[in-house]
Amino acid sequence: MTELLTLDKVTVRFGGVTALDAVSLTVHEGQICALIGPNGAGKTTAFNAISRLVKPASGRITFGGGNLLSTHPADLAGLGIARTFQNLALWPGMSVLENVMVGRHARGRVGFAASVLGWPAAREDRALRARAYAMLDYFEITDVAHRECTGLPYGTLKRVELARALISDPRLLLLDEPAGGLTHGDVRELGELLLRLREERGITLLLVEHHMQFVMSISDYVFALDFGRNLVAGTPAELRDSPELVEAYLGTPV
Ligand SMILES: Nc1ncnc2c1ncn2[C@@H]1O[C@H](COP(=O)(O)OP(=O)(O)OP(=O)(O)O)[C@@H](O)[C@H]1O
Repeated sequence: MTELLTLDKVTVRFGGVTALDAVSLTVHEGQICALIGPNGAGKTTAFNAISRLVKPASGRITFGGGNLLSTHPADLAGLGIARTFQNLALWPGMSVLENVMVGRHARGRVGFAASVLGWPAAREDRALRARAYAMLDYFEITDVAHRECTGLPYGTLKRVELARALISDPRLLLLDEPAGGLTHGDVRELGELLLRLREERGITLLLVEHHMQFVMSISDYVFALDFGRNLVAGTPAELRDSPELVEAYLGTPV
């Protein structure tokens, strides 16, 4: 298996707080991996370091063999990394279609404003719209293409966010708590959707998630953090009875 993303002894500090303390992990191409751990374990900080939103004090992050830490955050989409956020980061006043089109903007040449306002109907703009519609179709949300995001059901908004992340054709998709706030049925559908994405599009997924049943049902490999450090790592089967994990979650069965 080819290594796609590697964190090698990554340390991130916020003033006196060491949010990540020499954390290492490797995600291979085509895998679905999860980052788990109790609140404050450092999961989001790890995501933010990979997304270049926070700067590690030390350590290396490589993606596809290249040094990710020398990449500008704005160039991540071009490199093949997309992410979703813990709290949906959609533009409430814009339509679903426009929100999805934003995701491709980083890779296109036509200005986004020109594009959504329908200025010179460049070929690229038409292609972008067609692509956005295709993403909506994939996620079965074409019926709300022209609705504003405000007021749409949470499960639908999560799909919009996924469509927006995927329109840039990423090799790696980072999902921050994709199952958070979803109903039981929505979580099951999301699991099927992510497995299908990997199967049909060969996308590698790394997710931060608290929903243990969900994590264990879709992940190939799981990394657990605690207090900013690597705690345990393994397949769901290997971790199911991990005493370290049970203890980290204060006795909550996983
Ligand atoms: N911007 C920041 N400034 C100061 N401290 C921060 C900042 N971001 C995170 N921290 C601290 O770093 C540690 C790790 O936080 P992080 O949000 O990465 O954990 P997490 O595992 O994602 O938690 P949760 O599951 O609650 O989202 C915590 O102690 C947190 O308070």
